[in-house]
Amino acid sequence: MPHRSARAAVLSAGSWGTAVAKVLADAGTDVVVHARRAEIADGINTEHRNPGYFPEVELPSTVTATTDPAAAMAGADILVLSVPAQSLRVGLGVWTPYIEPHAVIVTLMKGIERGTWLRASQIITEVTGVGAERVAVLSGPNLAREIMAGQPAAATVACPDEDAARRVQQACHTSYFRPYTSTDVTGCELGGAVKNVIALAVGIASGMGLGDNAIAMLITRGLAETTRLAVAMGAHPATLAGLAGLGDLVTTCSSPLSRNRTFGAHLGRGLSVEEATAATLQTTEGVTSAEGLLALADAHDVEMPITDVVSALLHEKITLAQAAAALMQRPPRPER
Ligand SMILES: NC(=O)c1ccc[n+]([C@@H]2O[C@H](COP(=O)([O-])OP(=O)(O)OC[C@H]3O[C@@H](n4cnc5c(N)ncnc54)[C@H](O)[C@@H]3O)[C@@H](O)[C@H]2O)c1
Ligand SMILES: O=P(O)(O)OC[C@H](O)CO
Repeated sequence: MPHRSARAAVLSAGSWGTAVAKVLADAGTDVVVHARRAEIADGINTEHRNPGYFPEVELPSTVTATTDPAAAMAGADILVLSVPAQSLRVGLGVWTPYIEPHAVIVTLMKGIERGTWLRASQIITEVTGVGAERVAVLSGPNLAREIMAGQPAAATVACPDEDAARRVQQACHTSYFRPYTSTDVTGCELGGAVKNVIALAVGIASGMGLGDNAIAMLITRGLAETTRLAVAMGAHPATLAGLAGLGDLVTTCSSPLSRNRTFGAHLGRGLSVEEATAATLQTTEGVTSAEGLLALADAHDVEMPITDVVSALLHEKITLAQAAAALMQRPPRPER
């Protein structure tokens, strides 16, 4: 597919969908965004801004928007899906008839579906019938607000078909956004999902007033349990040391822009899960994915002590003091 003619549809116009629409347009790709709310579509078309998420940032004029998903998807070579993981299946029920037969579907989602414990790429192939070789994942240390500001960032585009991964790479490569390719879809998706839970743990520790040593311990042991799960599920260990693993873990655990870290900090300061949820207006995938990741860990006979403790806190089965004790008083063991 010649780069000049690439056309992308982005569903939908939330934080990350909007930022990726800007990246694609800055890379020379024509972009149509699907927004559920007419005022957001109108804002993008008339003011070149998304009034719901980034009213202060001007979008390229090659980004247009519509409230009609079929219109957004017509002629799209690349279909980018960016909704909360729990909304994906319902969304695909509507969107599937409009997927172009040649389109590569790119998931931006970093969550696990409740009940099925499936990753987004698995839900996409299951619901749409599209082959895995046409489903890619874009993941990495990518805080939407920084990318909207044109700050430098890198990411991984993973797809079993390397040629499809390269087409997506080309469609989103800009002076400030550097995508690498990979074939490890499982590793990229699990890296993205587990780092949200570890960021919750780091936020909790920070909210409790614990120090940088504790935070470094959570990040490092968090990477160890992420890697254990991902490798048990078929991922390559190097992926978890890369942008979609360590890279994303570091950015999410470090940044006050992270919703997951911020949600954890609310809990660490003593807010209930209900109060923290009320204080969080946007998608916080770790909260809805922790239980599913634990189910996957059980199914693959893998220990995930940090995820276990975060899940218990989210279900209000243990107190903050019990959570800290549960991690620190585990039996001594070799580091691996
Ligand atoms: N925000 C970031 O910095 C960032 C970066 C990388 C990855 N992600 C991932 O991207 C995904 C989306 O996150 P976000 O930050 O954009 O969330 P968000 O809350 O900002 O936006 C989600 C959007 O999805 C829309 N939506 C929900 N259900 C829908 C449905 N059924 N049909 C159509 N639209 C629907 C909402 O209206 C909203 O516009 C998450 O999995 C997140 O982990 C986010
Ligand atoms: O705001 P968060 O916690 O959903 O994290 C955003 C991105 O995933 C960081 O790469």
